[in-house]
Amino acid sequence: MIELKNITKVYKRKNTSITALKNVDLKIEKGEIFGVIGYSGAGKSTLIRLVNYLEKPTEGQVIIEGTDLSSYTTNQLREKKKDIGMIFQHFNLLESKTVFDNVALPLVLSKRKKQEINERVNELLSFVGLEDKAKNYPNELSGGQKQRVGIARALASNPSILLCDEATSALDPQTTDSILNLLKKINEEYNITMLIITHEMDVVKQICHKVAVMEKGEIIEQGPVIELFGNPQHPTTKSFVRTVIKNEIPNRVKQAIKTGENHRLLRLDFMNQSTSEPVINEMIESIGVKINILYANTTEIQEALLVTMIVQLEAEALQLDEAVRFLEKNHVVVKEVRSS
Ligand SMILES: Nc1ncnc2c1ncn2[C@@H]1O[C@H](COP(=O)(O)OP(=O)(O)OP(=O)(O)O)[C@@H](O)[C@H]1O
Repeated sequence: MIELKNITKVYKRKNTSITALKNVDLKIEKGEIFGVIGYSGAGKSTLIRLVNYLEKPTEGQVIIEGTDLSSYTTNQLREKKKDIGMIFQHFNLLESKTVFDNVALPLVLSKRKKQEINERVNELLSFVGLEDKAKNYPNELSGGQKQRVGIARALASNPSILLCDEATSALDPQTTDSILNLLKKINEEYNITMLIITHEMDVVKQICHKVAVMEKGEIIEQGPVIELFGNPQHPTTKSFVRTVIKNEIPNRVKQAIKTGENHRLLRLDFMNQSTSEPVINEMIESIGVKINILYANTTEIQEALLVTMIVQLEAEALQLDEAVRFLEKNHVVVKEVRSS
């Protein structure tokens, strides 16, 4: 488990100081894939460097598996760091070494026996699908293959935590998918806790269980991914969600929108159980409203479905209120939409 408690990080330079993180609280459970998303400069890299103890917090505690990192001696910390693997946007491979030697590096540095190193590296290369590339050099590999080497190297010392800093940002969408699937497989097979830093909401959608949104050094919103996608609160979170779920009313249906007290324009988000129930049908039958669906979209968020609709309801004003109450009672998130 990774816990950040009331973290503030201030960088001091001559006469200026920059607050990179402010009052950050975060808890990542064992085996969880936790995404941190934010625009450039939000503080994501600083946060990941604190977990790796490359930076010390100005205030607050970084607690890993129950121990505050500041309580370790330098030697203890060096040992503990082996329990944390890291992968990078630009892979950080040694160009002069073969794929095999790159993956072997952490084991060589830990002075493991040659036979043990051979077995472990071959096992890892086969796990990441690169058994035939052991003797190649990084410049003979594609971006996706380089990241697979980076992942194998990060797993060499059997870490319980994997930190991923923009691990797919330099890759095309198809290669990104294959790397994300590999990370998912690692999480499922080894129960490794993962902290994923990204500026792409699609990465969060595809593999994260929980997500925190950062802005100007603060966490502005956090929670389970499906809930954040279905009911974002902060404008920045909303704009990230819009990159994955388009929820604007298409121009060509705008002329169909009617106004007045007998009409309401609503955005409905159905998550989890509300996607499998005939909620709309029951609302029509029991309350007698008319519904015009102007926009609908289904997003698959790992094992869950999020259905987003923009609808126009037509009925007497009191019935419209009753319809909204009915939807909310059935776990549908209802928001009023403006037509212009
Ligand atoms: N070593 C440093 N010295 C001084 N200021 C720094 C240092 N590292 C980061 N900062 C500042 O802290 C703030 C947060 O930076 P950080 O790199 O953590 O953001 P980020 O969200 O990772 O951005 P990006 O996606 O562009 O990498 C920025 O204003 C940055 O300029």
